[in-house]
Amino acid sequence: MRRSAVACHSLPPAAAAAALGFGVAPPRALQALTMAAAATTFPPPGTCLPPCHRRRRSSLCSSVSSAASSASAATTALAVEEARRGRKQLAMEPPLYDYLLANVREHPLLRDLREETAAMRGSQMQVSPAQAQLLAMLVQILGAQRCIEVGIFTGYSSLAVALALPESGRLVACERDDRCLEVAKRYYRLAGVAHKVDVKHALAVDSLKSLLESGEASSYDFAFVDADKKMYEEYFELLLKLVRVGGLIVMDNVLWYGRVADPLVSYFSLFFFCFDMINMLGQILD
Ligand SMILES: C[S@@+](CC[C@H](N)C(=O)[O-])C[C@H]1O[C@@H](n2cnc3c(N)ncnc32)[C@H](O)[C@@H]1O
Repeated sequence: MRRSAVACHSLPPAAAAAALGFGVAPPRALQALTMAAAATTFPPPGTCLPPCHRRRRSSLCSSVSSAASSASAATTALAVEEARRGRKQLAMEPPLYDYLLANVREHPLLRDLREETAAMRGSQMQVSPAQAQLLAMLVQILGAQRCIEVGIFTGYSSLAVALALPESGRLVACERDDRCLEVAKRYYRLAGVAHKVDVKHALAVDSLKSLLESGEASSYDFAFVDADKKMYEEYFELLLKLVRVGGLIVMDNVLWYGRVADPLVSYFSLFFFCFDMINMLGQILD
């Protein structure tokens, strides 16, 4: 592939963690370990049992030893599986999120914007401070001059990118909602970066196509997509044309709560697609 696609997200902390591949340790692990401990607390060999219980003891002992061995096999299998996966799961519990928040480098205006947005409908859509810092860092590492963002909302991620850009840098920011844009533009002005941000108030697909029509193919260094998921493939194709070779396209929410790996989701998508098509045909024929 000529350019990289990086998975990032704008979900609430716990969901965001899941989207990044983190998650809560499966309760099965705990169960298996508890089972093993319970099995080893059966009467130890050599315990003197009343005669009427001797027969039972031998059968108890054999069931104890088989329970213990299957539990220990389960524990071993679990350990092997954990080693294979490399313990990549980590729950984003409130203390961990607070720790990140306390240690992330967040511009005071980004903090103000986050706090103002928290009271608004859809505030969970905003990227987290740590994610915004990652985006800013990618822009700086890349030495990006020209960037695109699809899906501004109130401007948190775009403000982080605009602040990371040099004075001569430019960010084309696409958003369809004018109420969100009022907030975003106010913060661009407050932060003194309004001159770097070219807001496109329209459907993002039209804005991207018009950039191509104005001859801007292969002239962007970096793009961040965080908008309507159904359009992701189209955004990606258009951005492949707009972003130069060696540039970076970051797509948010690509793991979508793990549903990307759920085979049932594909079947249901196919079912709903057929359903929509039949409905559409029905409307045309009416
Ligand atoms: C997840 S939010 C973006 C969050 C933003 N990156 C942030 O960190 O605050 C998605 C935004 O995309 C916008 N959006 C959705 N579909 C769009 C489209 N087709 N064209 C333009 N904007 C769109 C929505 O109005 C919404 O504000």
